[in-house]
Order: sequence, then C-alpha cells, then structure tokens
Amino acid sequence: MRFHDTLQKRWREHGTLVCVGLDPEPAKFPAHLRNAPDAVFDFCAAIVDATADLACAFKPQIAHFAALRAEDVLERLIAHIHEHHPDVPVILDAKRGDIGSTAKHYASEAFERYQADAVTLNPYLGRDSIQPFLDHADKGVILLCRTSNPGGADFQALDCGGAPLYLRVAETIARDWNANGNCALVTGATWPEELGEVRARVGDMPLLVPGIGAQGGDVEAVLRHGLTADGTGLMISSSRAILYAGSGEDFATAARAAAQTLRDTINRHRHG
Ligand SMILES: O=c1ccn([C@@H]2O[C@H](COP(=O)(O)O)[C@@H](O)[C@H]2O)c(=O)[nH]1
Repeated sequence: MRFHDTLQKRWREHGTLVCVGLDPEPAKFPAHLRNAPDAVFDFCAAIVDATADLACAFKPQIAHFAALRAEDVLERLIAHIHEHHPDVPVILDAKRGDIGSTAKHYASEAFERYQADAVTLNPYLGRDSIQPFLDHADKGVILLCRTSNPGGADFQALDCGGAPLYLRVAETIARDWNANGNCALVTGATWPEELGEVRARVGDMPLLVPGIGAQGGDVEAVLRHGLTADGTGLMISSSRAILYAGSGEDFATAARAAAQTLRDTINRHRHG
C-alpha cells in the first residue's frame, strides 16, 4: 500500500497522530540492557512492541544507528516492524540530499536496503536531487521545510521575493514536485504559527512535526495551526520523551504510558 494511504488509515482507523521516534542512545538505556550483546535492537524492539498500536508511524533516525556502527540493527529493526506491525509505516529519518547520480543510491539505500516506507530529505539541492525519490510513487518523500531547531531560521526565514524561503519551499513542492501525491513536509512544533502558514499553502499535505517533548513545542498550538479540516494531516513526532520516559526494567511500559498520554492529549484537543 502507498505510504500516504497507510498513514491515512492509521489516522482514521486507529485514531492516532503520534509518530514514535527511535533514537537509541545506549548511555540512557536501563542498566540491565546496557551491556547486553544486542542492546540496541532489544531496546528499540521493546519500544516498538509496546507502542505500535498507539503510533501512526515509527521514525528511526539513521545517525543514531550509524554512529554506533549499528546499521545492521536498523535493518533488522525495520524488518521487525514490517513483520510484527505491518500496518505501521516506517519513516527513515535520513535527511539526505545530493546530486541526482548519488541521490539514486540514497533512494536505493532508503527503499531497498532499509525497506523504509518514507524518507526525510533536504531539498536544498533542488528538484533533480529529489527526483529519484519522487519516482517511487508508493513511498513517502518528506522534505525539510521549517525545521524545529533554533538555527532553522538562519536560512529558512530569509526573504525570498516577499516571502520567507520556507514558504517558497512549501509552495514549490506542493505545486511542482507532488505529481505522484507522495510528498510531505517537516515543520517543527517549535514554530506553530509558521506551521500554520505552511498548512495554508499546501492543502492537506501531511506534515511531520518534530519538536514536542524534549524540545518544548506546544501540542495544542500545533493542532490549532496544523490540523486539516478532517482533523488529521499531522505526524506529531516524539523521540526522547517516549524512549526515556522510564529508566528501569519497566522502561517499555513507561514508554507506552508516555505515548498514550501524548495520543490522548492530541485527541482531546482534536475532538474538543
Ligand atoms: O526539524 C527537525 C527535523 C528532525 N528532527 C528529528 O526529530 C527527532 C526529535 O527528537 P526529540 O527527542 O523528540 O526532540 C530527532 O530524531 C531529530 O533528529 C528534529 O528534531 N527537528
């Protein structure tokens, strides 16, 4: 099934806009796992199994695995998600971007090696750098637009003919790059008004929204500015606040409780 259709199904049939981020940091693992031979897999798989019914997507961040020389673990983890939770799509957070001849290898990395359903990309190199991903019509192509970090405005807010660059990015992607209907945008929860400006320009295009939890974004403001008319349209992502909600042997139960609280908070505001 196409990424966008799987996502719609999660939103509508499972009533959740929560994207669970998978950013393993062994120093934060519970003591009983820290020195286990397959600790990164065991930790992440336990989180996945504890939160799958609460998630509209999982988002493993590739640097967290690569820095640990654990790309093989990432492959196994994504295979585990597809086998045990086939209805929950996987977004590979890789933020790739390069000239076309290299980009096609990044596309093969994301969709063939890792079997991701969607990938995050940096649009700075322009259309030809993204085309190899756009050509996979069944896969989600999630482009950085207005990132959650404090320095995001350094370039993204620069005036670009009467509008900030991030709005030009949003307009161009919605108008010219979305012929296959497989684009989405990253818009940080830390800038809810700007997220609203993006929403006003891209119709119902899905928005991946990191920046709540550890980065302090306001869920209620995100929903006010970002929901589509049918009360969906957002993948509200949280990593550390879910992963490290507990530090004992019951870490997966604590992660589930954190994900459930987030889902319920979102739904209270969505339906309230
Ligand atoms: O603008 C962006 C784009 C990506 N991220 C990624 O999301 C998570 C956020 O983690 P938290 O622990 O929930 O803060 C992380 O993987 C980032 O690389 C982002 O934060 N902002």
